[in-house]
Amino acid sequence: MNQFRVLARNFSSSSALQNTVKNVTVIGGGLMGSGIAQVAAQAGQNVTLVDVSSDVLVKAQKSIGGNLSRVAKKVYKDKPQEGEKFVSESLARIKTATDPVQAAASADLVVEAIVENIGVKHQLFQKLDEAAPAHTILASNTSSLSINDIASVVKRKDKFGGLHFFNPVPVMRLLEVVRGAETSDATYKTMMEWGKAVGKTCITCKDTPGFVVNRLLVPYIAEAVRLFERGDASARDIDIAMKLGAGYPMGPLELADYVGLDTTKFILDGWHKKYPQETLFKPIPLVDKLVSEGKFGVKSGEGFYKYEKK
Ligand SMILES: CCCCCCCCCCCCCC(=O)CC(=O)SCCNC(=O)CCNC(=O)[C@H](O)C(C)(C)COP(=O)(O)OP(=O)(O)OC[C@H]1O[C@@H](n2cnc3c(N)ncnc32)[C@H](O)[C@@H]1OP(=O)(O)O
Ligand SMILES: NC(=O)C1=CN([C@@H]2O[C@H](COP(=O)(O)OP(=O)(O)OC[C@H]3O[C@@H](n4cnc5c(N)ncnc54)[C@H](O)[C@@H]3O)[C@@H](O)[C@H]2O)C=CC1
Repeated sequence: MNQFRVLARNFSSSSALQNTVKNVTVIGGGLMGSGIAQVAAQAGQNVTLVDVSSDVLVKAQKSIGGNLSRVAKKVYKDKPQEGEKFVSESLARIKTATDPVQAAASADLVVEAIVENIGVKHQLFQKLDEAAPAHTILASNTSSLSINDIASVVKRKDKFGGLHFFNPVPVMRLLEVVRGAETSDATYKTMMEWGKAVGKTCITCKDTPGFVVNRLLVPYIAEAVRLFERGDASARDIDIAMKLGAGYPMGPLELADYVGLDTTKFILDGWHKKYPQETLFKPIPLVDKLVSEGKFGVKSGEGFYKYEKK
């Protein structure tokens, strides 16, 4: 299916959304933020991508350019000139910045995709709440933190919610839209419409740990790592087993490397702190060791497996 033409049509035909969300600021230019910026720009929106590191922003622009070209090759395979136009116009819609306060001042929607740490997210949202216009919706792409906990530091709790994307964002079709206790009906409706406009199938979940996907995925990956740690099977055999025996596109250890072991450790540690009696969330010494050695998975060149550095 020509997914990206469908995206453009969705956006232009949703006049209600066009009135509310034209300018999107994405904070965090790593794995997720770069993907979120890409899908918003593909859908015709003006995007400002923010990161504390200008090196990360340079890398993000490069990776977005490469991923847009992959899309163009498929969608415009018989029309290379249209493909080039699609890539250059989408890229031109993405500005980059290092100051979140300035970037929030012109945003209709801010999507936060920075490190999975409640203290760091609180610091950021406090600033954003002060800097953004009154109508701006603030949203977090958190994997595992509570939307109500994150929203506790902002005044506009009615205009706060969860927009949880999946990695790789341009390919994975799901968006979990999460309402906090005080998210208004209007904010929820705009988040659902925006998700659809950027080409995602939206599902709704209450503000419960891990929402739907990660409540199921985290115990699965954690158990796979424990299986490997006990020496019950090799990493390769565990991954082959789940691909060929359960039909998953990636095995659990490959997926942990793909998500990032630093992020998976943040998730597990956060849940262990919150639910200390839950054995499923107990720390995994092997993961702690890999992370302490800077082995974060694909992004650092080594995790459970070794990768060529990009
Ligand atoms: C370790 C400690 C344990 C503690 C427990 C904690 C565990 C925590 C786990 C949860 C973490 C939280 C993460 C989260 O919040 C939610 C998630 O995102 S979970 C991850 C969800 N994602 C997946 O499950 C991915 C599964 N994998 C796949 O679907 C495929 O393998 C993948 C699409 C990634 C790659 O496919 P593959 O066939 O192997 O490779 P190709 O390179 O051929 O790509 C296929 C196809 O897709 C296109 N493509 C790939 N990437 C991009 C991109 N970035 N942009 C655009 N297009 C892309 C590519 O061009 C191919 O297209 P074709 O048309 O087929 O040519
Ligand atoms: N990795 C994954 O598969 C998924 C991650 N998530 C969530 O998305 C968020 C981001 O995860 P990733 O993109 O994987 O992380 P990442 O580590 O790839 O990127 C995070 C980026 O945020 C930047 N950053 C940190 N503090 C900042 C600040 N105060 N202001 C601006 N930029 C800042 C960092 O420089 C880094 O580039 C996390 O909350 C994570 O739980 C959600 C779905 C999937």
